[in-house]
Amino acid sequence: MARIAPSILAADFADLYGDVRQVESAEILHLDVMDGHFVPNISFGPPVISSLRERTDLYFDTHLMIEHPSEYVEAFQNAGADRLTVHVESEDDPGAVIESIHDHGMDAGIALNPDTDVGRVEPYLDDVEVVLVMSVQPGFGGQSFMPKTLDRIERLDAMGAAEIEVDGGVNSETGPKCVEAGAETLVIGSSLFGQSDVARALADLRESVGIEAKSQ
Ligand SMILES: O=C(CO)[C@@H](O)[C@H](O)COP(=O)(O)O
Ligand SMILES: [Fe+2]
Repeated sequence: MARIAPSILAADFADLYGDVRQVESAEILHLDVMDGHFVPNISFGPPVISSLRERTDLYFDTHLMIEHPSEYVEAFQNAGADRLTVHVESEDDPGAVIESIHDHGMDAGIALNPDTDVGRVEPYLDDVEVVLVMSVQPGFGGQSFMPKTLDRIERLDAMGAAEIEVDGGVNSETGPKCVEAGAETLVIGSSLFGQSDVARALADLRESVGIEAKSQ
């Protein structure tokens, strides 16, 4: 069953909870953490996540676009993250970070950039709860979906990935194609928080992807 994970990168940071409360029915919230090194952008870190944790029970799906995720596992646990997804291209040993994330009681994911061979995540497939497939270059919202992602999703599905999450340029046109290729979780930023009526946009996106409202 597909689901939508709203990405707050496109939200109004001056009224962050005001935006988040409009997507409470999604049950999962995508949090893009960027350090200005792994990607050429800086977003937010544990303090923002910790503040949101006080306001919502949404599952915090935390996408770490940072060079050294191993140094921050405890900080994100303390902030209230439910899942930490680390990039296979980060500077740290993915296997060791995944183990540390589990030791800290969180779910773990492995992410890969659009130009990274899907074979690089194969050694971790049995150890992670999710594989996050970037469908744009990481670092910024509002980019166009890269069509080659669909083949990559199919390959990861055939390799036995437990859950496939697709991230970047997902909308009412590209979302259904991702689900057909085998994706379960659709990260959606600007097609949701960029809209004037966020709750309406979420309902419309669900409909386009064929998700029953009550299942979200
Ligand atoms: O990780 C990232 C970007 O690096 C994403 O999670 C974006 O936040 C998705 O935004 P849209 O492409 O949906 O605008
Ligand atoms: Fe993301």
